[in-house]
Amino acid sequence: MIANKTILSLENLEVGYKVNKKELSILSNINLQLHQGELVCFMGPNGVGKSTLIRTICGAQKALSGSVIIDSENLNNLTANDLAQTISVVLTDKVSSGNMSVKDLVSLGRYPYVGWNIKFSSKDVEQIDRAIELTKIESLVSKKLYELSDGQLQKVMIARAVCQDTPIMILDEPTAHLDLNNRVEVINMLSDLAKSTNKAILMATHELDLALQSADRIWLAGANTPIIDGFPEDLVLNGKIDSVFELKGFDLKTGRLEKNLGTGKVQLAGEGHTYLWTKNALERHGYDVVEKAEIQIEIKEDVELRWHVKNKGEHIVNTLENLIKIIS
Ligand SMILES: Nc1ncnc2c1ncn2[C@@H]1O[C@H](COP(=O)(O)OP(=O)(O)OP(=O)(O)O)[C@@H](O)[C@H]1O
Repeated sequence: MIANKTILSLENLEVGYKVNKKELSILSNINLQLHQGELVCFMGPNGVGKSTLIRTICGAQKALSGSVIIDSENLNNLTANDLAQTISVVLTDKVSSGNMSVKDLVSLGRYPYVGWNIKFSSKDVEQIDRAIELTKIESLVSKKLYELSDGQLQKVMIARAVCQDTPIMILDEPTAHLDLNNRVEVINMLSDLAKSTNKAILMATHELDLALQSADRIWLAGANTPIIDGFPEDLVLNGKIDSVFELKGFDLKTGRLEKNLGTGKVQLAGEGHTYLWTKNALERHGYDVVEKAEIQIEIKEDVELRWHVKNKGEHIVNTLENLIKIIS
């Protein structure tokens, strides 16, 4: 399903800074829309202006020109409380109140909704528990912030934003401190959240592989060109990703690292993940896996995993390390 209702519009927007009373334009000619129910990854090389645009969209810095329109209303006309009920933000800044508990920090997400007496309603309590559950941080709730690793703190900051329950969520490099499992988990969680709650989620990221697999759209910022917006796959096929990142050693046709296959050719018989990992080891050592070659390798998986090599006599080995030694 392709999401449609526009919730955020950037119109002729120019973002940047005022340095010594002079304007320093970082990104200009920005005309983009964010739609409900979609996860958009905002990508581009270091220093191109991703954080600058994100800070402008969430009102943390002023635009140099143009407009940010949120649900038909100009950002400049929204009160701080309206904005807090519309956009939740996870930035990369460090939290200063390390003595606060995880649960208290997540609960801060409800502050735009509570009155002067700061009394949580049953809906607030429900949202706090839901955010903790969705982000899988149950085991951390009673810890103090200073007791958390950078990765755990990152998930807690995302939980606070989820708890704020806004139609737009904006995150600046939310996977920066996470290990592989947590990176995949966080991106999948954001992608599911966009679908299940119809939120529009914009995240700046450098994770090209995960963005290509999970984003509904990519906003691609390159130096001196307007930001390009498209399906991840279209941006691969039309060469835009390649031209912005000038990828070296990453094969966009397969989504994998390019290998220098100059060592020789081998024929490989086998199937499933054993075949794929064998091919990976062979290619990493410069062997091109082809249909017919003098060196023939057969994967045997009956009693135990073995590789049967037919060339220069016959050999059976039980590790890929030994396989590479035999054929070299
Ligand atoms: N307060 C500031 N005043 C002046 N220039 C700034 C300021 N903050 C950032 N810049 C400049 O703005 C440009 C864009 O920075 P920004 O942090 O937005 O890039 P980015 O795409 O988020 O980079 P990265 O991928 O490394 O996080 C950089 O050239 C940076 O030096």
